[in-house]
Amino acid sequence: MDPIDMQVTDHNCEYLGLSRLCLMENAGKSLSDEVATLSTFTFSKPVKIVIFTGSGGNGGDGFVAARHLLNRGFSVDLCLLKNDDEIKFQDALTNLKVLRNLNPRVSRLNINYLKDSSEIDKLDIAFNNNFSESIIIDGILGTGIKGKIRSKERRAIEVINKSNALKVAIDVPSGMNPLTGEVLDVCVKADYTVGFHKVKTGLKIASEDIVGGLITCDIGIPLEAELFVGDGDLLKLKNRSNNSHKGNNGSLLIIGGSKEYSGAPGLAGISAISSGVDLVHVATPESAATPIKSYSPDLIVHSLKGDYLNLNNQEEILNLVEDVDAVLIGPGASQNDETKKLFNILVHKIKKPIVLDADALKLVNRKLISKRNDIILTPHNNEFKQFYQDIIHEEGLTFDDVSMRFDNLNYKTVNDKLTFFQSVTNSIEGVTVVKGESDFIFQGSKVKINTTGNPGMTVGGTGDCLAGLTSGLLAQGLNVFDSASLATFLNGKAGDLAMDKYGYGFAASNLSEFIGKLMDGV
Ligand SMILES: NC(=O)C1=CN([C@@H]2O[C@H](COP(=O)(O)OP(=O)(O)OC[C@H]3O[C@@H](n4cnc5c(N)ncnc54)[C@H](O)[C@@H]3O)[C@@H](O)[C@H]2O)[C@@H](O)CC1
Ligand SMILES: [K+]
Repeated sequence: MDPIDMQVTDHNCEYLGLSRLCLMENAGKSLSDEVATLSTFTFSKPVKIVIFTGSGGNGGDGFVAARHLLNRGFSVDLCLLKNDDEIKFQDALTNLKVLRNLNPRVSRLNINYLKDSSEIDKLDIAFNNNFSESIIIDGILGTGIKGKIRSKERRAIEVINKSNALKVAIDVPSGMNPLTGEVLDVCVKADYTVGFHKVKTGLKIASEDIVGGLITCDIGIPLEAELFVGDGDLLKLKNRSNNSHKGNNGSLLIIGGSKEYSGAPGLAGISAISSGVDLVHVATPESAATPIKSYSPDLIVHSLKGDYLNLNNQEEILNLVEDVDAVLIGPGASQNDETKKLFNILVHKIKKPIVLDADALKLVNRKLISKRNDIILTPHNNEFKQFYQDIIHEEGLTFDDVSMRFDNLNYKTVNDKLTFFQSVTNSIEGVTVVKGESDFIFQGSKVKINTTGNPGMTVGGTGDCLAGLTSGLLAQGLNVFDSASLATFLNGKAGDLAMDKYGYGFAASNLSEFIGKLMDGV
């Protein structure tokens, strides 16, 4: 599992009500169980445990393990590289404070704060004298490691490596990149690494010299925490750089609108802007251009000849595509033969990530896009059935099998439904978002479920907002699967906030006012 996915899951547990303090407790407890077992197998008598801790969650696991190991009768020396003020991970600090509060102390715990490298040097001497029958636990750095190892941590890692104690790393050996397994500078050479939930990607690649024996412990994270989209998914969005310029945070082209419909591309455009994209262009027939311009001064509207999008607009649209990062095709386009021809040519010629929504789903030929992994479709149930009708028949499925009504279903039927949907959506390499009471996001073997939203969202235009958000995130560089997943979450959550503020009377145009704040969520 990638460390970022682990962090997302971690946050999403919190969103489901499972606190990180609880996960840390489970991690520290499992670690202490493993260390006790290793101690029994490796040594003939009880040994001293030395735990090095840093400023993050990795150290927090060490504090919890210390408490459990004391209860098992071990003598524990804590070696803190950071004092209380420097520990930014609140749950880690909470667990350290529990240990500090054991005063006067009857258990065999020593808490040593290592102020500077000279204090670590003293440990070096102690380790050289008599540490062959000890266990050192490395809780200095885990999945939160960034950049070059700082000097104090570096020195501690060197001292740990020099000692002849049995070394157990928490989650990842400190110094190793948990994603790539690379070691840029120094790294703890562990005899064992005790990881949590799922093996981090880097540990599978790194050399055994560093990782040692790999033990993975379950810490009670439910399957759904990985499956459900939550505000943790916001962590995947790159932080905006302080010195970024206009356009650095993405630009989007929306191709849609028609004589009858000008609201849809406008709503999609405003939603895209609320997701943080810098520039939104709208290419639309002249009959829709003026209403869209007057709807919002934030959209750059390009007026194209005709009442409906048509083949004569092709060149102008392809020129606009050159300057953007992603394209949304479909909102408000209406259905006619000319627009159909144009859309099928565009999906063939545009080599940038595309979102297909609304009328585009009825006009674009599935076979033309089936090999593209940079495309997102956002159908509701009926559009889904229409778009995939040949596949549904080929698979011997019925429309009922792919009906999105999940109410009163038990886990088996939910799993069967997901299998049905997967077998259909697997016919394309891109992402399919099936909108409904819960939204389902499919790409190959990957599935995500979004549970935000409410019945008020059946009001016209919320689908346009979702398409706008999805393409806005895509334009900011998020991959297709993550853009689609996060957009469903944000759109539904904005609907829930709109419901709180306006009751069932809210309109699709109310959603965008909530998105900006939601994006600050983690
Ligand atoms: N679901 C999970 O993944 C869980 C994670 N837990 C633990 O939490 C860890 C992640 O916690 P954090 O995100 O706080 O990350 P870390 O524990 O890796 O700590 C990050 C901190 O280390 C410091 N740091 C980063 N790079 C450094 C460098 N190059 N040199 C010196 N100091 C550096 C920074 O000040 C940062 O605050 C996991 O590895 C795991 O041990 C567990 O508590 C339970 C659940
Ligand atoms: K570690």
